[in-house]
Amino acid sequence: MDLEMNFLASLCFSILVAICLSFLFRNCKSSKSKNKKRLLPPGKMGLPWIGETIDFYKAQKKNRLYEDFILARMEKHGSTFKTRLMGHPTVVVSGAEANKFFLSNEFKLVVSSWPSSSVQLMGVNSIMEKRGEAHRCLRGIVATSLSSAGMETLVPRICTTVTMHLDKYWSGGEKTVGLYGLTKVLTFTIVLECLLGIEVKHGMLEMFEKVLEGVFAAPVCLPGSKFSRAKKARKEIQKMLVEIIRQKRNEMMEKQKSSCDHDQEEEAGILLSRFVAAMIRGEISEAEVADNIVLLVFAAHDTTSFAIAMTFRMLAHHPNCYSLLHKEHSDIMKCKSRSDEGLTYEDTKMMNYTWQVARESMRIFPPIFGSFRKAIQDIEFDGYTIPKGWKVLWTAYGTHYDPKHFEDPSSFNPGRFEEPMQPFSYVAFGGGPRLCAGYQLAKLNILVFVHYVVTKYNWNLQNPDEPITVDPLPFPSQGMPIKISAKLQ
Ligand code: HEM
Repeated sequence: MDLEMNFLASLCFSILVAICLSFLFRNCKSSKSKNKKRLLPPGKMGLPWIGETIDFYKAQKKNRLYEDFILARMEKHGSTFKTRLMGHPTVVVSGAEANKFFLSNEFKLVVSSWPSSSVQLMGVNSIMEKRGEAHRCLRGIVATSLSSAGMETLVPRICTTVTMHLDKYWSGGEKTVGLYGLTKVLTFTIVLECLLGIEVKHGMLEMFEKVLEGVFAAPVCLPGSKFSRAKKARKEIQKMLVEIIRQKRNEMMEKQKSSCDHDQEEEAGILLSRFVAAMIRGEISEAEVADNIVLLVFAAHDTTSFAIAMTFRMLAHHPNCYSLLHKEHSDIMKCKSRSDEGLTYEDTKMMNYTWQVARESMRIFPPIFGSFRKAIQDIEFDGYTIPKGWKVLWTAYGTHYDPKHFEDPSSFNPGRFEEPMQPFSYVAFGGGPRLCAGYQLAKLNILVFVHYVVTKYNWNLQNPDEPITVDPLPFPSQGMPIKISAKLQ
């Protein structure tokens, strides 16, 4: 009996101890996980509201944002650190894993986050503000115009635009022109006329440029401010675009009525027709068409022009690469029966080395530094918590200058693109659901322009080491003067 009692007592005691231990263990685990959950990335938040914004802008102005702001903090805190920029708590992340995590989790964990001035000027209906189904629908329309079938029809149009541009601005014996400014004129014409099918009229570029100047300005509408000038120009553009869109809709409806085939196909590659066709079908609104035309001009303008300028800068610095690139274009010309015969889509596929040169130039000088996302829920990353509502800044430099991904990263080596590279290490065009929708057009624009310049002109950059200014997109500070003279054919 005593034995039985002792046994029962020790059983009860063991159960009690087990319950207490498991309770303690659970509590300890949950408080540990609570602590773990609350572990914010290291870094300084700086002054109230301003945070470290002044240091950020100072470094950006000197085109040393990566070296002076990001790298300096990465050395202290590691590749994930917190700061406060323009009033927002922000986590800066670097590396291919970070790019992959944040870019491919768009809509699930983060959403792209643009400054209020950009949203107001591009319009709330632009693709950059869209999520889910609305985003997929707009991307689908843009992507069809930039599909292989669209490309086949785009190449001859781009060739005609480039040759007309060169005849207009580059002819007339030996002279010096501003390469960067002229490529902006060209890119604008290619987007409006070749991609969208809208004729460029006098004063249009200036109107669009006024808007673009305000995209990153402080959103204050004081008279004479960059932002108020941009808003005024945006209103004029809106009026002009609405007229163009309605005229296109009327034309298409007329055609539809007179045609037995009610499913008339839009002209291949002409994006305006595709936008308007989707509008007629009730899939998108007039406001969406107008906002996305403005967005496409913005997305293409400074980026493509800067990429072209940096390609020429690198070619000027590396004569051996220039010889290889020149041979690629001479070989294409040798297969033509006439010297003025245009390029085909197939020809552009032969420009592998040229595209390597352009990509390597964009690796060293990314036209887009990186961009902001906003956490739509608490995010666990790299052992830290990024609270819901915080911003995340991913950067192209974080991998483009990392020897882990690009051996001897400061050297110019286009041949490195022959080897496959780790996904999300080369991110000049971003990645994930918001990967650049104009990648193919930018590529064609660059290849065709380089082709005509190197086959038709002798050229010399006047200052191959011209400083790059950033405001907030990078550009050559003197507009890249280039001395040109037509080659004897
Ligand atoms: C060298 C030239 C270009 C570069 C380096 C470039 C780079 C980029 C990058 C990095 C993004 C992603 C931004 C983010 O994730 O926040 C992007 C998005 C985008 N780009 Fe480009 N871009 C170029 C040219 C163009 C052109 C020519 C067009 C069209 C005419 C275009 C249209 C777009 C659009 C519509 C998006 C937004 C996509 C979306 O939100 O789904 N881009 N671009």
